[in-house]
Amino acid sequence: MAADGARLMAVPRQLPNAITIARILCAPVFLWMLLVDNGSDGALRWWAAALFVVAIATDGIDGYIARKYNIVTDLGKLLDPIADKVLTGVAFIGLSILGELPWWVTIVVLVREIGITVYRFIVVNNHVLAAAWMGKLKTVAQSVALTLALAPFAALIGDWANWVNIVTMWIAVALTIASGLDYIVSEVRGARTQRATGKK
Ligand SMILES: O=P(O)(O)OC[C@H](O)CO
Repeated sequence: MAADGARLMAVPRQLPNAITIARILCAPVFLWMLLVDNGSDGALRWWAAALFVVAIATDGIDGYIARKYNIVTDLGKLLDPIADKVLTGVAFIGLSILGELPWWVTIVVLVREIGITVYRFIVVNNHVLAAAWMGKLKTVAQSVALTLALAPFAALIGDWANWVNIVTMWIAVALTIASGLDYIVSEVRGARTQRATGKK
């Protein structure tokens, strides 16, 4: 008991949210590095890729601390999933600004991510639209594809790195669309079942 109390006192209540906000603030910094580098393979491009990897890889640390020390807040529940989408969304936008990724890819991804997030908030008082396994896989696929696209590996290991980038990006985009459709289908089915059973 005393040990628990000491642990609770040792962790500031706002630490998880501070970590989440720090992750979100990495987004404009790595976008700036990316754009200043302007598509060259310079050191800033590697720093931009490294910052993206650190920010995206620390997903879960904030939530883990909040749960472990029982300091989960509504703000944290709101901010945590948004942090991932800000990081990946900014990376997609940066690559399109540089002309390294077609704008239609970025627009399709943003429409899916913003659409599902907004829908999740709209229905929150009715039911929780939990992250599905395909959505989680999509986030991993996007993170891998963006890391490979941001880090100029082709300068180190040759052109075949570009082919790996293209294949991983296609997989990420396909999973982004498929997981979005998966949510829509499950919501439509759920609504039909509710109507059929008369449940609210
Ligand atoms: O399917 P989404 O957009 O809710 O994303 C899933 C989460 O990123 C999983 O952590």
